[in-house]
Amino acid sequence: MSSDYKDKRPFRSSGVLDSFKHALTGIFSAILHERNIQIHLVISFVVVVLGLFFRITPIEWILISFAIGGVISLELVNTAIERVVDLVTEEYHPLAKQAKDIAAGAVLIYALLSVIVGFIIFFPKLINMFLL
Ligand SMILES: Nc1ncnc2c1ncn2[C@@H]1O[C@H](COP(=O)(O)OP(=O)(O)OP(=O)(O)O)[C@@H](O)[C@H]1O
Repeated sequence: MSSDYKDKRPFRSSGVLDSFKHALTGIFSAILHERNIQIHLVISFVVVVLGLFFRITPIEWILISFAIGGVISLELVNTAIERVVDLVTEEYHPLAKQAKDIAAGAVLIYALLSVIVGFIIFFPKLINMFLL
């Protein structure tokens, strides 16, 4: 697509700062309206508190950061796909169902990976604390 397309759009961002503002607006709007993102944020808060409590290593913080950031980012993309599908049709459509289910599947896979990472990091520490 040529840059002419971008120049003709009525709602284009006027600069980097403007794009940043739009991204923040999107994040806050999703946090306000999406229950799943609110749940992810609460779980993330608990994980960060656990990380501070157990004084996890820098490598463990990096893994946890990718787990938390990845799930929330994917949930934002999933929400965006849901919005676009709802914009295109309010009727039942097998492609609408596929689009939403596949996007939800992407979140599920990353969330399961994050649970495994959290388990590997925290399970031995919790066992040590309670059993030793
Ligand atoms: N237009 C549609 N046509 C066919 N199936 C749909 C349509 N809209 C939604 N669905 C089906 O209903 C499910 C729930 O849709 P919904 O839009 O409520 O998203 P959701 O999965 O509840 O997302 P979230 O819980 O993240 O808000 C979808 O995963 C999909 O299987």
